[in-house]
Amino acid sequence: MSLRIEGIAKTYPNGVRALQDISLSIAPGMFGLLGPNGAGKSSLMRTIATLQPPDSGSIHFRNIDVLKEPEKLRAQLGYLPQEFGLYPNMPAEAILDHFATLKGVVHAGERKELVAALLNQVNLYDVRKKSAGGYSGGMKQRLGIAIALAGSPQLLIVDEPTAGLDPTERNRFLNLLADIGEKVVVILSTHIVEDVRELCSQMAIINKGQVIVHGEPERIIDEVRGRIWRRTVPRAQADAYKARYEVISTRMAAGNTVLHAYAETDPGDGFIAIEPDLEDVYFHRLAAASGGRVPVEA
Ligand SMILES: Nc1ncnc2c1ncn2[C@@H]1O[C@H](COP(=O)(O)OP(=O)(O)OP(=O)(O)O)[C@@H](O)[C@H]1O
Repeated sequence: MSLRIEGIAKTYPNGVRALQDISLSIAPGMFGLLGPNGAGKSSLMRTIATLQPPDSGSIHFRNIDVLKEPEKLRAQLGYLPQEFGLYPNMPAEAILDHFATLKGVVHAGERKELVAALLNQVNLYDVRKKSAGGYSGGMKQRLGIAIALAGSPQLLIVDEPTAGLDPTERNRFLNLLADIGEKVVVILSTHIVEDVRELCSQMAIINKGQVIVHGEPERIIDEVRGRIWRRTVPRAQADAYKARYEVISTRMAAGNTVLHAYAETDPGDGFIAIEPDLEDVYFHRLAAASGGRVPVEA
């Protein structure tokens, strides 16, 4: 395993237990970290990125003891936080040149080549002379990735990168990550289930600071195959169904409510068996972790 996280716990000074005994093994490739708002994803990402110490536990990346040798990890790390500032009046080319210098690429010719390669990789070469302040959300995220890649990291952490991107930009960004994920360990934190299904070979779901699912998306979906049922009902009847069945998610469709329910055997009553997707697992496991039903308007 490339990254081993063992027994990580963190309680903030205000008493919030953001991480409770988190253990994960992460192999090379794309790893998706899913969880609802406030689950602890960013706290875990910041801890791995050596930006905040945990109260207990250990983290190893290859042969680096991350908590004891943070500077060694930082030399191999690219980190795209959930929110980051760019110099709005500087063109992308100059920003990248600046970060490449900070990463120790001191030779001007070498730096020029690196900056051009990064701009091409994230598809910003044609707009390299334009100020970053005028970029769209997707362009800014791609510039953020280029900055994170400037030091040729072996571990890339991206925290909710697709939030707020339109579908085209989201796709473009995910394809870029998939390319990067062929060479380095990429941890993608998100609450968008499809991002993980489409991209990641390994994943975990965390909830209230705990890992509730860990494994390969396909294997995880296998666990609920044959147990997810769908029924479309008039909106007014939805609550009655929620009371009677283990409804894991609800969605509006043309004025009706489409219910997805979990049941070991055919519940009858007009429900039909459906091929489960990762979202079904996600809602089912979150509901189970909360000790009951969580009827979600998806
Ligand atoms: N610096 C902090 N001080 C105090 N509490 C914090 C701090 N950072 C996060 N928290 C709390 O810790 C919990 C986990 O937050 P975190 O940001 O790690 O979750 P998340 O899964 O990334 O959520 P989101 O998807 O909303 O970004 C939340 O209850 C949050 O309010």
